[in-house]
Amino acid sequence: MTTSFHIGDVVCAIIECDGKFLIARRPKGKHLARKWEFPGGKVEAGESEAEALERELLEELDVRVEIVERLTPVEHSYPDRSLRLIAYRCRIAAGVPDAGEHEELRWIGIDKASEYDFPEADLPILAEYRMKIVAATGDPQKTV
Ligand SMILES: Nc1nc2c([nH]c(=O)n2[C@@H]2O[C@H](COP(=O)(O)OP(=O)(O)OP(=O)(O)O)[C@@H](O)[C@H]2O)c(=O)[nH]1
Repeated sequence: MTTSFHIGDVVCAIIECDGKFLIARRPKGKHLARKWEFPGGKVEAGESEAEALERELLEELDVRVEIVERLTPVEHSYPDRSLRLIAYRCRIAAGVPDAGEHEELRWIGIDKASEYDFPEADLPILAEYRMKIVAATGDPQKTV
């Protein structure tokens, strides 16, 4: 039997630009290798969510962002670990995203999200995000 441990809070960013948002492909060898995700990572002890997001986005993409909105946290258990995933809608304040450790970066519209293999924990986040976009624009193909 595998034991599942709680890794704690993970923050991630839905970075919006020109009607699209940024997704990143996890590299081989990591948990959920080759899945598409939102850039981010674990909140370290003593850090706020916003501080963790700022640190992770600088480390991973070399960008600074401004936060637009916090989405509903998602508790999820994978076979080997559980976590709480907290997504923030953001805009770039400085820099151009650099793939760094990620295999690839891609800007997509919400209407294309179903074509990408996301981790299970991201699915409720994508659903909430899509509802917000539709409520704001009346159009599932646009971001605001
Ligand atoms: N960054 C990120 N992690 C996610 C997402 N969805 C999801 O289940 N996770 C999981 O959250 C956990 C933490 O992510 P991470 O591996 O990027 O965090 P990290 O950089 O702090 O960890 P590391 O130092 O072990 O590499 C991983 O188990 C990852 O699979 C997502 O959209 N973005």
